[in-house]
Amino acid sequence: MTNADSTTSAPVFSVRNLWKVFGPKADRIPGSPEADLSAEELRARTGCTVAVRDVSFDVRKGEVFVVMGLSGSGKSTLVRCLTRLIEPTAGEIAIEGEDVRGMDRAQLRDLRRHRAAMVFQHFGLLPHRTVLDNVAYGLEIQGTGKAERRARAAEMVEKVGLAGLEGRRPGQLSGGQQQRVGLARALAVDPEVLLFDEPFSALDPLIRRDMQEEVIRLHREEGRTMVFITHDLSEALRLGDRIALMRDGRIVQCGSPEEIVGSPADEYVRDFVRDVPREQVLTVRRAMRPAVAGEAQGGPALSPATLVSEAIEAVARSGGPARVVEGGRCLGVVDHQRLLAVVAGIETEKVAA
Ligand SMILES: Nc1ncnc2c1ncn2[C@@H]1O[C@H](COP(=O)(O)OP(=O)(O)OP(=O)(O)O)[C@@H](O)[C@H]1O
Repeated sequence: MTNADSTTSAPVFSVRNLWKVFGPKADRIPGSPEADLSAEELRARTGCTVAVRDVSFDVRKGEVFVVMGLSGSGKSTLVRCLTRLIEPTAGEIAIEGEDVRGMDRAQLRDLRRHRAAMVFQHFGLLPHRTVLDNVAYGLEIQGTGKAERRARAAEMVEKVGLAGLEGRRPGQLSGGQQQRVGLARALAVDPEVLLFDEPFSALDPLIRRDMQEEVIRLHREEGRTMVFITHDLSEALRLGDRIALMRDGRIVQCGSPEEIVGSPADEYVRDFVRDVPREQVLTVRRAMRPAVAGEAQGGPALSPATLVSEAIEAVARSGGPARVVEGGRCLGVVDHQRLLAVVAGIETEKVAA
C-alpha cells in the first residue's frame, strides 16, 4: 500500500523521546529513576501515571501507520499528543519538519483544522444538520465560501459511497453510514494526514470490515498518510503498512505486519501474534532458500510479495519448488518444506536447504 517514494521523502510526523505523564509534578518523571518503577509503584509514590514513555518513531509520507496495543497501553494519549490535544510532558514532535511543541494557539488551530484531521469513534456529527452540511462543517469553520464547500462536500459524500443520502440527518443513518460521514468530513478539508482513533470499534463486524475496505480503497486512490489506532490485531494487519505495538506506554516493536509476525521482538509480541494465520501475512521472500543446480530455470515463477498461502497452492499444483523472481532474476526458491516451516513458525534458517 505504501507509495513508492515513501521511504525516501521526509516523514510527515517525526516523534522523538516523547513522554506523557499524568499527575502532580509530572515533568519531574521523564528520565528520572522513578520512571522505571512499575505503574502501581509509581502511582503509589508520586500519584503519577506514565501513559507514553520515551517513544520515538516517524510516520512516512503516504503510509498507513497503525498504533496497536491493549486497552490502557497509551495509544490514544500518544496520538492526541501529535496535535497537542493532549499536551506532552517531554520530547519532540515535528510535522513536515516544523516543531509542533513550539506552535502558538493559532498555529495549533491550523494544524488541527487543515493538516491533521481526526476521525473519532463517536463520529462527532451535528444531529440537526444534514449529511451534506455535516461534511461541509470543517470547511465552514475554515471560512470556505458556501458554494465551494457544498461542492467539495458533495464530492466527498460521493467518494465515501453516500450519494443520495445528502439530505438525511445523522439519526436517519446506520452506524456505518454515520462513520462514513465522519470520514467524508475529515477528507473534505484535504488534510496532509488523517488520524483515526479506533473509528470502527463500535461497529458490528461486517460493517467494520466494509469500513476497513473503504479505508484501504481511499488510501489506494489518494495515497493520503494515515495514523490509525486500534486494539484489534487483525485490523492492524489488514490496514497497516507499519504497526507500532505499544505496551505500558512503550513501543515494543515497530515494523511491517510481516516483520511483526515473522520476527517478533520479544516474548510479549510473540504471544500477541501467536494465533495469526502466518501464511496470510508472510511472503515468499521470508520462506525462500537459494536455488540449487537447475532450479533457477524450471517451475512456476512467483513475485517476492506473494503470500505463503498462495505459494502453497502453486507448489502443490506443480509438485516441485517454485522460483521467486524479481526483474527477471531468480532470487531463490520455495519448496513444500520451507513453506510448511513458515506456517509452523519454525525459523527457516534452521531448516536444511
Ligand atoms: N486524563 C488522564 N489522567 C490520568 N490518567 C490518564 C488520563 N488519560 C489516560 N490516562 C491513563 O494513561 C494510560 C494510557 O491511556 P490511553 O487512553 O492512552 O490508553 P489506550 O491504549 O488508548 O486505551 P484504550 O484502548 O482503552 O482507549 C492509562 O493507564 C490511563 O488510565
